[in-house]
Formats: sequence, structure tokens, C-alpha cells
Amino acid sequence: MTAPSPALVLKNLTKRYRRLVAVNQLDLSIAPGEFVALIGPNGAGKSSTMGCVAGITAPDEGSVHINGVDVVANPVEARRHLGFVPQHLAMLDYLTGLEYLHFVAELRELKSARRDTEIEELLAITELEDARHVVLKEYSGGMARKLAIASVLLGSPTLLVLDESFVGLDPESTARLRTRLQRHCDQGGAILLSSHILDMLERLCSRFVLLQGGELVMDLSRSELDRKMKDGEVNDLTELYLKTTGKIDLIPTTTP
Ligand SMILES: Nc1ncnc2c1ncn2[C@@H]1O[C@H](COP(=O)(O)OP(=O)(O)OP(=O)(O)O)[C@@H](O)[C@H]1O
Repeated sequence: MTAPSPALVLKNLTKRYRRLVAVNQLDLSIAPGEFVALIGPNGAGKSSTMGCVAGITAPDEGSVHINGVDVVANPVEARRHLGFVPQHLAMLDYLTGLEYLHFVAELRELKSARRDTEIEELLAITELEDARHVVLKEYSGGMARKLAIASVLLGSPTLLVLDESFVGLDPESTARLRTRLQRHCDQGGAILLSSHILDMLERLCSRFVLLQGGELVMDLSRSELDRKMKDGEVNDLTELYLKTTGKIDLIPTTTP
């Protein structure tokens, strides 16, 4: 039996904006089942990396494969395996929440029975049942973000790429969506999630990838993080992040 393709493979990925190198020769492979946190300071290259993965920006060098499909050579086929929530949402404002989910389900070619079951489940998880007939331009920022996350779960594409998708979500929505996203990974999907909410990532993710200046400076499994905390090397992910990025002076000192 052949091993399943990795959900995502980046090889030597490089993205430049004129003379600025935003992503520099990045190699990364994500297996099915992994829930990967992409962290790093502002301007580290997280969104640029995700834009290349989603096929909305072209890499200058290197390659991106989703489920074995080359994103540059076969963008339409690659997108079948991908759900992407960008940092800056651009949704169809004149649709209602329900119409939007139907629209995405149509793109994913979901059969109607499965579509209706999944839509009802996602409306319940996001507590948007009562807002299903409200047009998106009347949604709050958090409501729109919840709907965007819900929409990429439709049809369970292998790889979900979520760029700062938890900003502005209330704690109960965050908790419900976290559980639902974890289920996606338990069922063989993979997630790449960028966020600055490190305590949430620490509880949620199975792997932590840190970019700084467009380069990968840390790639740590959950068990490696647990070991570092057990050995007293660091107290938590935040402390590890500050140490790795050279901001050791920002680690609070404990008073005896
Ligand atoms: N469209 C663009 N044109 C020019 N420069 C850009 C563009 N997009 C990003 N950059 C630059 O590329 C670098 C990486 O930006 P990017 O948005 O990928 O970082 P990030 O890690 O996602 O940051 P943040 O945490 O602030 O969202 C930054 O220096 C940024 O100014």
C-alpha cells in the first residue's frame, strides 16, 4: 500500500516584493492529521506563505503541492483539496449567510443531502442559525469570520489554511470551532493556522512552525514542546516564542 500524499509540501518557496524577500527558501511538509500553527512577528512572511499556498499570489521560486497537486501548474485541481480563509475577508455582501454557504457547497459539488446536513451543523456550531437569512453586509466582523471558517469546512477539503481567522471571535464560538477543526484533523484533514493568540495555539495545535524574516527558525512537535515545558526549559509557547525570536528581555520574571 502506498503512503498517502502529504497534505502540503513547500519546497524552496521564495516570495519577493521588489527587493524585499518576504519568504526565503522555505521547506515545509504537512502530513494528513497535523494541526500546524504558523507563528512569527508581524511581517515575518506568514500571509505571504499562505497566499502562495492558496494560489492567490505566485511564488518567485520553489513549488507548492497540495495533496500531491502542483498549485502553480494545476490551480483548479489544487483548489479542490483546499479551504482558505484570508486575513482580510472579501465576501459576497449581497448574499445571505445561508446563500453564501449554498454557493460554496455548489463550488464544492456537494450532493444536496450531505450539503444540507453539513450546513445545518455549521450554522449550529457558529450560532448563526438565526442570522441565516440576513445579508452579509449586515453581519458583524465576528459573524462574517465565523461564516468564512464554516464555509471552508464544507465538503472537508484535505487542507485548511486559516490566516488569523480567530481575530474578534467570542470565546464560545472559538471553543466550538476549535473542537470542529480538531475533528477535521482527527478525520485525516490537515490545518495550517496563523495566529498571534499563542495560548490558544498551545492548546490546539500538534506542531509549531515559527517564521522570522521570511525564514523558518523553529519547527517543533507538540511532544517536543511538552518535553521542554516538563524539563523547565520554558513555561509555555509564549516564552519559547520570545526566546527563539531573541526577545528574552520581554519574558516576565517571577518574584519569589
Ligand atoms: N503586497 C505586498 N507588497 C509589498 N510588500 C508586501 C506585500 N505584502 C506583504 N509585504 C511585505 O512582506 C513582508 C511579509 O509580510 P506578510 O504579510 O507575509 O507578514 P505576516 O507574517 O503575515 O505579518 P502579520 O503578522 O503582520 O500579518 C512584510 O515586510 C510586508 O511589508
